[in-house]
Amino acid sequence: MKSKGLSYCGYYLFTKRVLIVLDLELAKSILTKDFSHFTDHVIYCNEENDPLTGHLFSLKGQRWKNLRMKLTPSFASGKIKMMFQSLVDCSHELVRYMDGLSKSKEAMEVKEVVGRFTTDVIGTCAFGIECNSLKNPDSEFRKYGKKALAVNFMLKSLIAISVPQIFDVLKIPLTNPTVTKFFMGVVKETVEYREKNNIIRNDFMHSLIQLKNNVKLKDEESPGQLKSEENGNEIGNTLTLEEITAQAFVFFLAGFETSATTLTFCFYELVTNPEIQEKLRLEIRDVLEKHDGKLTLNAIMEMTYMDWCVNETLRKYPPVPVLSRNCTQSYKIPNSDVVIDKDVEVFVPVLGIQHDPDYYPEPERFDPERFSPENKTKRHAYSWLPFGEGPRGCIGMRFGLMQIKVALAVLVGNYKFFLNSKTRYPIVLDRQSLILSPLGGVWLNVEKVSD
Ligand code: HEM
Repeated sequence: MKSKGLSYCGYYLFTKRVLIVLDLELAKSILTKDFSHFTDHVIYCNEENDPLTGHLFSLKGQRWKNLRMKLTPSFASGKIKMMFQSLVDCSHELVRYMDGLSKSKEAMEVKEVVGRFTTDVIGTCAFGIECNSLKNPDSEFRKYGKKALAVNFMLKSLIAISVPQIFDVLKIPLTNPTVTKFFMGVVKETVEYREKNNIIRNDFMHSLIQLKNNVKLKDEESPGQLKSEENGNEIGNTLTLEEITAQAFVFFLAGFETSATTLTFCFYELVTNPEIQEKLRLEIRDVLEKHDGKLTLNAIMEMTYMDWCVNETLRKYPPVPVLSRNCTQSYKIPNSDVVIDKDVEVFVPVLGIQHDPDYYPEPERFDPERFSPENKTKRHAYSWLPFGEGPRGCIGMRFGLMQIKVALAVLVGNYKFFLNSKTRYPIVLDRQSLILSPLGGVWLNVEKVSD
């Protein structure tokens, strides 16, 4: 459609009208400039039937605005810095696990392994709980995390978006009730334990407990910060136990799977482009040497080639391939007579944009240099949207990038990775997965790098 010179096109999804945005300036208007017309995600939310759906990703209108304002300071750079050590602690277990594999010469499915690492990281930071899923692959968190994202949840979500009345009238919860029970129980126990023993930790759970107790979190510049005119009128009521469970739940789901898939695709590209893997390893080792071998946040920030590799992975394989917005106030498309009516669903096709040869020549080629400062400035800023954009963009971007980079630093810095024949080559995407995922996983062999 874009090659025909169109800026947008539309179709019917059953009875719903959907507009697909093809032009990047229009995407910018919808996501950022004229955000007040498109404030909601297209996703099911009914807190009465299913308390875990009352989270930041799915809340709408003023309730979302109030909550986003309250949660934004928890994701500011200062707060994320304080969680860095927890990530490094989880990475020690990853190294121990990898040492075992390199000795036994067994192949590993990389998403399973890095998924256990990201589960441990988010479990610690969002719930304050050591999940130990690297040591124990059948840990409760891993079990319920997988259950929460199982295929029937994906199918139910699609039906709930298309015909929410079925779920509302029949009072069908979207979340598996055993998952709800598990997460409710964990948060209740953690909150009670921390409050009784006066425990303060630098993690998301602590921020959530402060919000439950009506402590306003200190402001700091953060991703997707709402501008004053977009702010809710007031900070609003305190959060209930159910509301904080829903937030911890979405941090967990949004945090472990997206970061694990990004790492998986990154490893796939590194093993199929060994020269890029070697260049990245040299950078990691060089920077760490300058930092006395210590993995610090500053050291990670100095790894620019790593940043380009991660950006290029997110370009080729955005975990969330389409951004959605519901038109909440009718909107006239600039320089046209077309009006987008209220309740029309608007989709921004991130995967399509990021594979458009007009922005990325030879889009199937993995080329981290596309993200060098010179090359980046040549492109429209909205040609790279893996974290979305505007006030509704990903609140966890800094945290997600940090855990991806810590894993890359400890793994690529210390081990060499090779493609195992069990991996489908070229990669095939799993059609049953809501987020972009490789069918059959990515299998690798590991060898320790000698010092
Ligand atoms: C590679 C890692 C990640 C990717 C690619 C990613 C991607 C996204 C995308 C595309 C959106 C929708 C943005 C939009 O509609 O404009 C989003 C929203 C969100 N993400 Fe992430 N995310 C990642 C990591 C995380 C992490 C680590 C957390 C939490 C700890 C998180 C929490 C959220 C939340 C709560 C929202 C909803 C924001 C709102 O509606 O106000 N994400 N993410």
